[in-house]
Amino acid sequence: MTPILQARNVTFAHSGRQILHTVSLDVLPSQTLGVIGASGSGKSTLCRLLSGLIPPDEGKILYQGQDLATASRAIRKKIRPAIQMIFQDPYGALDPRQTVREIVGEALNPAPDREARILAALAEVGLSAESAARYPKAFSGGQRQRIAIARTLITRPSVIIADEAVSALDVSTQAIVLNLLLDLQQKHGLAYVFVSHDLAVIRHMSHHIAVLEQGRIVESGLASIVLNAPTRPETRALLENSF
Ligand SMILES: Nc1ncnc2c1ncn2[C@@H]1O[C@H](COP(=O)(O)OP(=O)(O)OP(=O)(O)O)[C@@H](O)[C@H]1O
Repeated sequence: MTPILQARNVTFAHSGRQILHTVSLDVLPSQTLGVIGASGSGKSTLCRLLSGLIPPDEGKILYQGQDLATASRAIRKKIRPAIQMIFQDPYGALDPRQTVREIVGEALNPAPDREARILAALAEVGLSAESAARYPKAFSGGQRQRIAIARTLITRPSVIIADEAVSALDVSTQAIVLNLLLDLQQKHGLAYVFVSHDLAVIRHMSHHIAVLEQGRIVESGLASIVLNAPTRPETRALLENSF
């Protein structure tokens, strides 16, 4: 299967400190790559690089084979909506002064079908049409994460990068949001990069796993193999510490 998103020998430093070292990985269409690693191992930085928010110092991020850094403006304009991110904090991620309609429709230009697309995106995440006129403060944490998901869906993305996307939610709400994400993956053939410190969540979501240790991928492969029969001591330590 041809990867939809790739990192090739990506390095990244911040304030003179090397945060990622020659990281390479493939994200396959319709599949989830779970990324695990200790705190500070570089998971969030990797997410920001993969989504094109920051450029690598060396190496490439490729979307459908196109290098994000050297693609023409026109190609970048096409790629930008295709890679979306969801963050941990469903409270901080939504502007409290905007209605849900404004938040979800933010990326859409004025168009005759704008309202229909907003309502369709809300329906896809299980929110009613009445939700559109309300403000984020009227919603629970799980509902706010649904609004954030609706905002990503509206651009019809191919890849969603979820950085600890359910970590702030209680366990039963987490399950509901994870199952919504699985349904959306099936329906739209979405690829996910899923970062979580919670291995039960990673196990539930991932087809493949990459293990980050101090900015290096030390092990990667099928989730069933990496999580059940890890070959590297770093992976075994992560798995042991999580139970
Ligand atoms: N903008 C920044 N300013 C300062 N340090 C940064 C910045 N971005 C990343 N770092 C540093 O880079 C390292 C990797 O951070 P990153 O947030 O990517 O790791 P992480 O694996 O996501 O950690 P956590 O699980 O704790 O969120 C950390 O040591 C962090 O302090």
